[in-house]
Amino acid sequence: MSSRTPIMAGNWKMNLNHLEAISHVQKLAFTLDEKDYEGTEVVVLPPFTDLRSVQSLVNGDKLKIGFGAQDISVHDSGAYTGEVSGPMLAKLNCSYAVVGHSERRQYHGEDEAVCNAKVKAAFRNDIVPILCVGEGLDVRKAGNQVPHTLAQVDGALEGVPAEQAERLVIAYEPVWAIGTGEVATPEDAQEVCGAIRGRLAELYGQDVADKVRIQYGGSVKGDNVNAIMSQPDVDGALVGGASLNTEEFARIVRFRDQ
Ligand SMILES: O=C(CO)COP(=O)(O)O
Repeated sequence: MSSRTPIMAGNWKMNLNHLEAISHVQKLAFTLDEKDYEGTEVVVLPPFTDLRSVQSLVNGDKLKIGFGAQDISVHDSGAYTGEVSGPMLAKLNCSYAVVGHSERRQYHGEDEAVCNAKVKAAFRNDIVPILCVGEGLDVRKAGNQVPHTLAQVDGALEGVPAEQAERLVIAYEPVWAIGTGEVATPEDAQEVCGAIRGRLAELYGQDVADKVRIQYGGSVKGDNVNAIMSQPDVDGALVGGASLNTEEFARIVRFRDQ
């Protein structure tokens, strides 16, 4: 039995303005009971423009919902128009920052070097990166999902020391399962999540590998979450579409009851 606390994180992507964000988090807080937070970490990842509102609500009402950003600059300050830095996110009490989401890789050309610099920027500011990795359909069809994903892990973690790496969250998100309704089978998820943990053990030793939480992401819903979470190396879910529906996200948080 693993001692890792499951982490259910809602990546809202580019949805919900700051007023909608307040209403959404309030509704989530009303929907979840005290016991839902026992043994499960609940996190929301709103757009940058919502973070101050979410922070005020969460901190003001002492909600047990964690929050973080969907991206982070590689720089801490300076002439980088449009970027948002780690110190700015840390000042907003962000616990997490997503790094290397496939949509950033695809639409903004983020490569391993950028992901590596963002992982380091997050840790430098005491923010835990949620490092996203995973293969596209062509790689999956060729059967190369494991080496492809492990190369992404290697690249993003280059030069990251063990004492930081043990706090990491890694999200295995096969690109072909994102927003498509086509969820990976529990065995597909376990194959790659297990391989990621194996690589972490090679890089940092088994103790560190056993502490890192590895999420699955890609069309997670209330109906499929339990089977995926039953896999030994899956420690949570990174949820897109279903996190915009409070009832559905609450079902995912209550994965043990589904
Ligand atoms: O990309 C995802 C989360 O980061 C997954 O999105 P969906 O849950 O909408 O497939």
